[in-house]
Amino acid sequence: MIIRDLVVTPIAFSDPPLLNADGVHEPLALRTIVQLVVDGGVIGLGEGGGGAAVAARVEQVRRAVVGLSVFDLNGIEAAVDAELGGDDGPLSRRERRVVYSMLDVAAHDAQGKLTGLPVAELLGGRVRDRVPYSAYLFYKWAGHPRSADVDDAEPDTWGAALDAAGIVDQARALVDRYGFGSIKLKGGVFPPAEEIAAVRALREAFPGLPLRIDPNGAWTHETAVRVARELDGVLEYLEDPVLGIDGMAAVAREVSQPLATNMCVVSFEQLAEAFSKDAVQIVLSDHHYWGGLRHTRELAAICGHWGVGVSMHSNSHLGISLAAMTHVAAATPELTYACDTHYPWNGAEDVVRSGALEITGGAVTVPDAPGLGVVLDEAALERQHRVYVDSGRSVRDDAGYMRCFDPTYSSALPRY
Ligand SMILES: O=C([O-])[C@@H](O)[C@@H](O)[C@H](O)[C@@H](O)C(=O)[O-]
Ligand SMILES: [Mg+2]
Repeated sequence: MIIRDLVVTPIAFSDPPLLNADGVHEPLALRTIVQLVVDGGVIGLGEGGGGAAVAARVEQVRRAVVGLSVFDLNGIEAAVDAELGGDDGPLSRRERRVVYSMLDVAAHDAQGKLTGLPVAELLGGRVRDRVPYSAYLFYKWAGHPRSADVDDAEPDTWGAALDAAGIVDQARALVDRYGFGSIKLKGGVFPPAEEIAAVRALREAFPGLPLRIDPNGAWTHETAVRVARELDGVLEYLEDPVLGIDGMAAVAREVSQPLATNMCVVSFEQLAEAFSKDAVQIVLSDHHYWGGLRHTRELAAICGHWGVGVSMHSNSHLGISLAAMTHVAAATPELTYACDTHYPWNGAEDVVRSGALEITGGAVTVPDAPGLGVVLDEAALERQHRVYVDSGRSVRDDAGYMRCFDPTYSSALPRY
């Protein structure tokens, strides 16, 4: 059970032109895949955020973790933290946790393979066999433009969604294909009246499904309160209508629906302030930056004790992350909302073999195989690594990509 090596592979995969408050998704999303090689040829898999800096940081901790037991999560975390400079070093706690998170997932996968147990059992045991996910809707262009003219695009399989009708069509496609039982709309893109109209159209088209909207802090206080009041009784929760703990607390005092966040509370150090100000009623957990699976469980337990709800945030990701999210959600009693996932947007370019994870009936069945229950497709990993190298890309830049088409574009918030 001793870690003998750590293999870090930056990759890229196709991503449609999804619009958000920052700009628009570039043609390639970036991820980092880690393989923790343990005695006896066991390999634990992890996946996290992409780009050159993240990959270099994970590479940097390789020597510090080789030689440790894969069961010694405290030791691995301390070694990672020390190697990256700790509190006196150049990286924030969150940046250090992002690195540890990938190793935490890989260590859990290896532990499961060594013991013959699924990761959910290592995390305290599953409280559910199927983890529900929500349909994650985005305004989007028809396809990636071939020139500086946004209408000059070869339509992708999803097509455009630029108004309420387009959003309802997109929801219909996602619900028909995956059976989703709740819906989230990424907002902050168009003037709020248009986004309210889209939510109302969704309510009419899908009367029984819980709805959420997330403008990523694009609204002013006044706009947020007005939108919340107009959508009173329509939303399950309102996600990050404004920026900051104080901003969210001020909105929360004036609206009736619960507020959720993956922006103003992103680390343990912020919980006391956020909870004592009653700024958020739901924390969207994310093992990629809360410090892996064990710490996500701890986050959920703290939220539970404070009477704060728990749901799960997502960013562009592939199957190792979906498996990790599914196992930790299965072992988290406090998580009572369908989790977010970008998974349907990633096309067919996964680095794990298909079959282990499918979204059917709006949920993923928790794999029973040891570890995460996914198998690395080495040829696919190599292929997506090539795509990364050939792209010359090293960082996600939604605003910069938007400026290719609108040089005057500003991603400054709040916008509306
Ligand atoms: O992928 C996107 O465009 C999302 O806006 C993502 O970057 C957010 O982190 C996320 O989905 C959210 O819930 O805020
Ligand atoms: Mg969000």
